[in-house]
Amino acid sequence: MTVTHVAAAVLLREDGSYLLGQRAADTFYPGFWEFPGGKVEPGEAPRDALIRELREELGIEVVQCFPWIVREHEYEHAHVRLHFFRVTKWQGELQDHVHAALSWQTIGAKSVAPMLPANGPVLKALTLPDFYAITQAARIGADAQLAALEQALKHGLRLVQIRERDMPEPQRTAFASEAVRLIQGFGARALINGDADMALELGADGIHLSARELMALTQRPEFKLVGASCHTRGELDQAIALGLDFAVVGSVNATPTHGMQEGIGWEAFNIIIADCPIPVFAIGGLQRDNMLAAWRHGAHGIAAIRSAWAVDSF
Ligand SMILES: Nc1nc2c([nH]c(=O)n2[C@H]2C[C@H](O)[C@@H](COP(=O)(O)OP(=O)(O)OP(=O)(O)O)O2)c(=O)[nH]1
Repeated sequence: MTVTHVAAAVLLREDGSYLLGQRAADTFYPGFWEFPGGKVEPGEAPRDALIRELREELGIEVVQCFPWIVREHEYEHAHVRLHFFRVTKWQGELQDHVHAALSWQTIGAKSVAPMLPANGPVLKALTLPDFYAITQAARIGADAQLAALEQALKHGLRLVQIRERDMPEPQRTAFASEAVRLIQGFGARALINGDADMALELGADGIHLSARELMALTQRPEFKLVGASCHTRGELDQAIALGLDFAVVGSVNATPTHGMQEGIGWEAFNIIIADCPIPVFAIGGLQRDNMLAAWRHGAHGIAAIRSAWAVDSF
């Protein structure tokens, strides 16, 4: 079956809500909900198709949009390749021309159903925040890290990796236990680096795998949320094949955390993650100020160790 390319828009409002449209009666899957968009025409770039479809379907002009994830799905009627974009600015009032209804939805609390079958993983990807902080208690001390963690959570941090490979036991478990309690107390999610047993014991939300651990696995670990660090497309393909929720790719810039290695730069980052079906965080000498660059190069967001805990970065 030939592949039908589709451009689909996640229109995001400042309050974090996103738009869904209900498919009209005369289409495949009538009554199902989808992201606005439509087929890419021959010779057309997906971004141009997105801009055209939003003009035709919703009467709006896209002002700012970023490439996000690309997912494939085989329906009875078509094999589709969906190019998702996050649309963060547009002009004009919504005037729907094709859907049975439109609805603004809260991320993680969808109130309409059913969704088109291809879109389940897309909704899960949307629940990931754009900033992923990684702890460094072994370097700055457990108390200082817990204090910085609390500050960051107060300022809206939603996803944290507890990565304390160099901390001796029993301090490591004691720190991780305290950190998970704090993180979850703020309604944020905590992932434990590498140690599945510890993640289970502490009731963490999931685990984060090193590239080496990732490459040794044959199936997805049984946690709600599983991410992995990748440096090559081969590693990223393994994360995709195992059905992981997200990957972290870098180092984009040189970073002292990994022995001052050279950064690969945004262009190489963009090539590694091309057409990736799972969200990717960029890492390596990055801070929140780099978010626009990250989005322009296809990243879901930024992961950071040092800059995550700097008070002036909130
Ligand atoms: N717009 C959109 N399409 C999606 C999503 N998820 C998903 O699987 N699709 C599929 C459904 C369709 O097979 C295809 C979109 O094509 P479309 O909406 O332009 O066209 P269609 O199949 O309704 O039919 P038509 O244009 O030939 O009348 O992509 C989504 O979130 N948004």
